[in-house]
Amino acid sequence: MPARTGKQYLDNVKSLHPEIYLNGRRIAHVTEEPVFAGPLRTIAEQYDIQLDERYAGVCTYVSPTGDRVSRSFQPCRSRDDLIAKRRHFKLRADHTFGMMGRSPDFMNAFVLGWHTNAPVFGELDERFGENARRYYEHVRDNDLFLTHVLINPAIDRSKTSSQQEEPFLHLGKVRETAEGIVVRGAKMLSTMAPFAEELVVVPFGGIAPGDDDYAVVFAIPIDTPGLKFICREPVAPAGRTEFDHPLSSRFEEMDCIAVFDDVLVPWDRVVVDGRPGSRDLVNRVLGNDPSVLVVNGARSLASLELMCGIAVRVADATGIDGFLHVQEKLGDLISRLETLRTLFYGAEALAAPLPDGTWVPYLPGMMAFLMQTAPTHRRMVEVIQILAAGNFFYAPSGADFANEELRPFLDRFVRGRPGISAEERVRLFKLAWDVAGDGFGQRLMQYVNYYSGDPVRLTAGLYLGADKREINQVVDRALAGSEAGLDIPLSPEVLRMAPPPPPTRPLTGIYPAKSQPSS
Ligand SMILES: Cc1cc2nc3c(=O)[nH]c(=O)nc-3n(C[C@H](O)[C@H](O)[C@H](O)COP(=O)(O)OP(=O)(O)OC[C@H]3O[C@@H](n4cnc5c(N)ncnc54)[C@H](O)[C@@H]3O)c2cc1C
Repeated sequence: MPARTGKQYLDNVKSLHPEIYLNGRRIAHVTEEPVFAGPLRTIAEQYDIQLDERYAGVCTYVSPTGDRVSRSFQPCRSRDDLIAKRRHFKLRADHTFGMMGRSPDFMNAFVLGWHTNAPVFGELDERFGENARRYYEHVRDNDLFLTHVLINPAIDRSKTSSQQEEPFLHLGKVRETAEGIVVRGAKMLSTMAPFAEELVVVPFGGIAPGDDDYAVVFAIPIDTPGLKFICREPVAPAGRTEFDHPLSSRFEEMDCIAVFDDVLVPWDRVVVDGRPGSRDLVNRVLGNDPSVLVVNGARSLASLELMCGIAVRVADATGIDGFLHVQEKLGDLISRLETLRTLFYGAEALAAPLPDGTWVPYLPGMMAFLMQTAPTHRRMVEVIQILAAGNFFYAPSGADFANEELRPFLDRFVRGRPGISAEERVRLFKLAWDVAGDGFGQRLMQYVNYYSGDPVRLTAGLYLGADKREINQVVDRALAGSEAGLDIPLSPEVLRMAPPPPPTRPLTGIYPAKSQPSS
């Protein structure tokens, strides 16, 4: 099947019956739940974009089956492939202004890695490598929307999975049957679960010695019996209007706890089955494709571009942009944004192939880019708050604007500097509030800080994995003093990517062993 339309996606979601709970009630039909209407419409639009005649050439490519499928599934075999994929990822991120981290591209890029890493998964059992490859093809050829769970519930982080108070608080294998493996326990968070068609399960963060039972990797339909998702409280309750909540009314990704109440995973969906040796394998390979970094980067950049723009427009709307400290703050945001843009796009100029032929952007630069996006996001939120001050709360609702008696007062007293009407000003501050004040914006900031793991341990991992030869040589030369003479290395004409890490072990794919409770 070629790339799907939004309607095809929605029709399939309608035919599924996942066990989703929201505010204590079981959701009978996901597509009829008002809280889910905005995000479902947005995800459907993500599918429509790829077939829109303006974008189809960017968003699709011809797969080995002869169908035009989503570009996100394409293996990168050249720099041109990288650029083509980045344009696709950035387009779909720009559609949501980077407000949705787990839109379809994220997991599409993830499972592309199952195709590349099939030989590694096949080390435990040939069938598992084949399962991984076939699953990637299944998702690509049916253009499915996936969610995933990586992290065990934070019940007691000082203990390993088998040391928890009960054996299956963390998700693990209970037994095997002729049909497959039976798994029990929970995973902490599954973003987008109510809207997804499939669930991918991969342990992340390091499995401790003796915990092979908990090293299970598999993918199952979202409505597999025994699988339950319990939603957090919505940050955008039903009934929010686009006037009052331009972002949260459209882009709320729901997050859920995933409970596995003795779920049977059929053998053809098992990629790692928890047998002895599984721990070593999952600690060595996360299994995602490196293009996940580009998906994350495109999302980050799209949101930072919006936030920087909001800060500039907020300052303009109330005539504070002439003050020196405001200009300094806006100049700082622009310089941060331009630095990140240069890293994101520049990493392509320094791209190189990994040993398996997969082209990747300059990885140390991409990792540095991603590490800097969270502090930049936080600073942008802070500056928007400083510049907007009380203006957030001096913004009547769309219903007030519709009230003919009130309207003349609003037009008079809620307007901005000359040339900025009351409606324009209020809409702008509501946009700013969604991203910098509302629960929606707070959830996004928490996502930005933690979406790929604990930033403390990830940054420590970057230090541990960094190639430090060059900086050590500089220090040695300085220590040698004048004895070094004029032996100064010339900077390269063309910077080549440092020897890339093996494709099966992304730099921050696992936490440093020293930060594990078991060590
Ligand atoms: C909005 C949002 C959406 C998410 N969506 C998903 C999703 O769809 N799928 C998914 O799998 N995950 C998702 N995540 C989960 C995310 O992967 C985790 O939040 C992340 O890995 C961090 O784990 P944690 O929250 O358990 O924090 P922890 O790792 O428990 O860290 C909490 C604090 O304790 C400290 N700490 C904990 N353990 C150690 C240690 N061993 N050594 C030193 N310090 C330690 C940390 O430094 C940190 O300050 C999402 C997270 C957020 C915020």
